[in-house]
Amino acid sequence: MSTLLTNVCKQYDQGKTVLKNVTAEIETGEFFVIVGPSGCGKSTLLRMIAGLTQISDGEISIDGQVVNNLPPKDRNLTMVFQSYALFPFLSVWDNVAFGLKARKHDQSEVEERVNNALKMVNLEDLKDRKPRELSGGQRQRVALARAVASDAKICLMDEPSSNLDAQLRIKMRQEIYALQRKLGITLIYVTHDQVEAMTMADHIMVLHDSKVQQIGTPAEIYKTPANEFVAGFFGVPPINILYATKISDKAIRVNNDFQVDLDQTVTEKELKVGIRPNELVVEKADELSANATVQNVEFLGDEKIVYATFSNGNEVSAIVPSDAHFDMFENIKISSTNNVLLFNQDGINVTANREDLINA
Ligand SMILES: Nc1ncnc2c1ncn2[C@@H]1O[C@H](COP(=O)(O)OP(=O)(O)OP(=O)(O)O)[C@@H](O)[C@H]1O
Repeated sequence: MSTLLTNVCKQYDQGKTVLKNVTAEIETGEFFVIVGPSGCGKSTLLRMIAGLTQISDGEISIDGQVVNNLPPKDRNLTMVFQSYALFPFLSVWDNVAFGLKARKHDQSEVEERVNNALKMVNLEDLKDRKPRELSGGQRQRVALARAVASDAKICLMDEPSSNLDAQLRIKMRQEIYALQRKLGITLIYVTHDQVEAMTMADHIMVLHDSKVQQIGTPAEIYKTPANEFVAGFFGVPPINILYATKISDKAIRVNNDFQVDLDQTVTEKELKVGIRPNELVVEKADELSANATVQNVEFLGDEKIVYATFSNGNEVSAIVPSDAHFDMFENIKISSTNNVLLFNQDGINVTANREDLINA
């Protein structure tokens, strides 16, 4: 039993294709995150699952039933939007009860469910307030309580923490995660924030360019990204992408500069190499041996980020220990470990499959 998307497509009236052949299986009870840059179609996909937006082609089925033509109320799901969509003139309690009353549950059941839901999100004390008397985080929790009270098996959330400040976002994230685990519901969660995706998901769908780029666990997505886009989307600072040429079966020259000996055979003559900032090796160097110059250094506490420019102008960022000292405009020598990702000219990951990496 699961939610199945099969070749789901969306074109809006103007003919622009927003989503092309989206296929995925969302397992019952999992935390499934849809992530991608602004405008890639995340909300559209969520709204199509909800039944609020018509799909142009393909099939959506929930627990074995094709729901393409079912109205939202018959899909047994609930939705939490960016804007929370609370009724301003109703109290917290009535906001949570609204959907249940509309569905004609009897009074004692409504009371029990609403009280339980408010307890679960710690809002019992504020049940008589109006939404305007609540903070953003509290409003968010009302929306959550509504989802909890509805008893739907699938909950859809569209950037639910986007209006909150950084600290509250982290707290909210933890609460949503804990609730999802406690209730055992299927949660389909849209965000543009890669950290949110990485920290909460059982599986992540990465959308870009109207297409699914990859679906996988956070570890799979990070360690074995399908292509250059996915590699670049996850990780702060982002992965460095540099050009490389093959110099022997198992060695490449990166940026026409330093050599990396690989533990796999390379077939492409020309390729791109992805090097995470923590895999770059930065050393002090004199003018002769230097291949790069420091542009900036950021202190992060336990480590530093060195932003540098190679002699040919290409920029990279490297993570170094916080006790390593580098000055602006200092000459340095940059090389890398052999834990790199290889991409062909089209940006497709051609690194040998490293299953061992995923669970490391
Ligand atoms: N009702 C509509 N009519 C026409 N085009 C639309 C409509 N809704 C969305 N779009 C377009 O579809 C594309 C995807 O929009 P969507 O809101 O799904 O993206 P998103 O990934 O959720 O973006 P964001 O992260 O900025 O919220 C955008 O180019 C948007 O302009």
